[in-house]
Amino acid sequence: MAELIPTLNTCLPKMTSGEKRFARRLEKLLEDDYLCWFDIPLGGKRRYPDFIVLHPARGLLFLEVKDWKAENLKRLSHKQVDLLTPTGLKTVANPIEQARQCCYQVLQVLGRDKQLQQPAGNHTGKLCMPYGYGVVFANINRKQLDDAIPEEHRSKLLPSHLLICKDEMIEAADAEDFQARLWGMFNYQFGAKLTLPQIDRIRWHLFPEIRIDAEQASLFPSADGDEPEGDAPATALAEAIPDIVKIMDVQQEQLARSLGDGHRVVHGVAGSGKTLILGYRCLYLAEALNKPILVLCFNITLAARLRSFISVRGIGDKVQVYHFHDWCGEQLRAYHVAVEKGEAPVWERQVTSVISAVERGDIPQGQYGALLIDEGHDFQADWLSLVAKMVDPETNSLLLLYDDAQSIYKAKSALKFSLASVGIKAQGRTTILKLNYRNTREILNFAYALAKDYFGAGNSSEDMPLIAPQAAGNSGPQPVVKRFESLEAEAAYITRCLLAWQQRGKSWKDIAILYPGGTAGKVIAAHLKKHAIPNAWLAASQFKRNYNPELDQVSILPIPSSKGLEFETVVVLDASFSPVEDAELADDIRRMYVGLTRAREQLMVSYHRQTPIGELLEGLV
Ligand SMILES: Nc1ncnc2c1ncn2[C@@H]1O[C@H](COP(=O)(O)OP(=O)(O)OP(=O)(O)O)[C@@H](O)[C@H]1O
Repeated sequence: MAELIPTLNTCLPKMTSGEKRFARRLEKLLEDDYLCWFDIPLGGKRRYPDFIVLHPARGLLFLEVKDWKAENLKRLSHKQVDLLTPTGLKTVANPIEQARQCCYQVLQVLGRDKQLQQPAGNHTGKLCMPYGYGVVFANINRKQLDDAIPEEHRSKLLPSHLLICKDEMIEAADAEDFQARLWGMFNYQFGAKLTLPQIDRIRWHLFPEIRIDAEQASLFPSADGDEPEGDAPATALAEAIPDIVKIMDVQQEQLARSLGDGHRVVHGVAGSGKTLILGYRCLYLAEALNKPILVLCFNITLAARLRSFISVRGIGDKVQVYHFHDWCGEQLRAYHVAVEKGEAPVWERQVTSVISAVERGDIPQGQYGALLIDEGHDFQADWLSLVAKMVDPETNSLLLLYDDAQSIYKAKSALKFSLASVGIKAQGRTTILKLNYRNTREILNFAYALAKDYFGAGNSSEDMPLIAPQAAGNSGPQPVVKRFESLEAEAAYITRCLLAWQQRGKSWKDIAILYPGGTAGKVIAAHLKKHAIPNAWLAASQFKRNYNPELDQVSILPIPSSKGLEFETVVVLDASFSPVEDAELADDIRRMYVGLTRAREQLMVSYHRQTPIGELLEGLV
């Protein structure tokens, strides 16, 4: 079964009946290795081919689908068709010409990419894969078409090999015949099978909005409308082409494009692109909704990182990003509600005050067009119940992202309740992402080897089985574990390493020093200061709030504050320390897993205390 992006269910509401039928045939009559896209603007331009079909061996095909009736076709030219519609006679583009223009526009772009050119032979430098275009007449049988248009016109204006007619796409159509029709639309067949990196490159060129790292192009075309035929390609497509491209994988793309309205839950392992999908979704929603969009997470530093992501993309006026407790404070301020008195810490009382104020109607429900929750695993049941009420029932757009393996605050949360009990409809709406892209294989294997036996420790719930991550990243150096006599000795060694790494060209901002808790942050900050190494010690809330990943300084963070962040190099200091008295080993391990999985390429762990977690770390190298 071919993969249709977005999913058929997402597309159905905006499809014509002919498009629906054709989409079902594509899904059913093509094999798993076909990718089909429906109605996606190409390269940020307002050119929507109805369908694009890509097959590694067959190539790339652009299709227009028309629900026209034979008797309504009145006059035909190369460029135009006069069509009788319920509102009178209309002149529209000849669909063959529409599909052809789409196809050639894309070919211009793909053809400039050296890695998509033929490396040798008579056609060196030409595009390495076949391509074609055609039209689907979902309501006209072949004979009706033949009868309606004289042969001499048809062969020039609607060549029969470029068409699929109603009777050739019936439910009982034979897969081989159907495919033969599709591939009959190609003028040539040549070239070797496309490799996976080549397929990624094709997607990278076609859909700039799902690129990673490089400036993601807007999800939407400019307001200027179509560019005339033959114009230079959109800027997004004309830029320099990198040797290695990074793009969402097909599952991520499918998910991002299919989120639609209603509640959705994404259960993804560490580094599987949850935050990436959240970012894509924000861009989409900012364009589609008038009401404000709320992004919530638990961690103050992650909120700062997300805020910087949102503001760089120019959607800060539509998307509000808060960590949960900050948002509660804002609500109380905005609606002039006093914090309840009591013994509990103020941040807890702020939460209960908001809950009561919403119940009383002093703070309105349904304030936001959409709600996106990152780090859902750290939210308690009553927090989720509260924020779920904040979504406008008309859009009902709620996205919850979580990874139970990273639940550090297990005692209170770890989603041990069912999502239904807090008003989140997860059943049949949950997607699981298993591939970890962030860490090298070595780092992921190291972190997983430490944590795998402890993940399950009483921590999964009915909605959320724990998931083993699969490595999708590159290979890199083995993590290093070092034991020292004291915290001072650890800090002195790490400082020497930092200076040496910087000498070799590493930027300060690529490095983070993480620690489980206690005094390690203070000690290392003093060492860095002594050696004039720029750093930001992000332990206190006011510093976390202002965290700016772009500043060239080493980040020093307690592990819990590093959730959701990532760095090229991570050093975990005082790793065998357990900050919570009488903590279960599973809790320490889970915290350590979060810290280790923040490292993209290089990981060093240092410790001096003889504790169970120290022994486990020692045993890993
Ligand atoms: N398909 C992909 N190809 C290459 N890199 C990817 C892909 N998907 C995600 N990444 C990269 O992997 C890293 C992790 O992504 P992200 O921060 O979105 O993951 P996450 O699921 O939110 O992680 P965590 O829960 O651990 O914070 C980022 O650097 C992101 O750019």
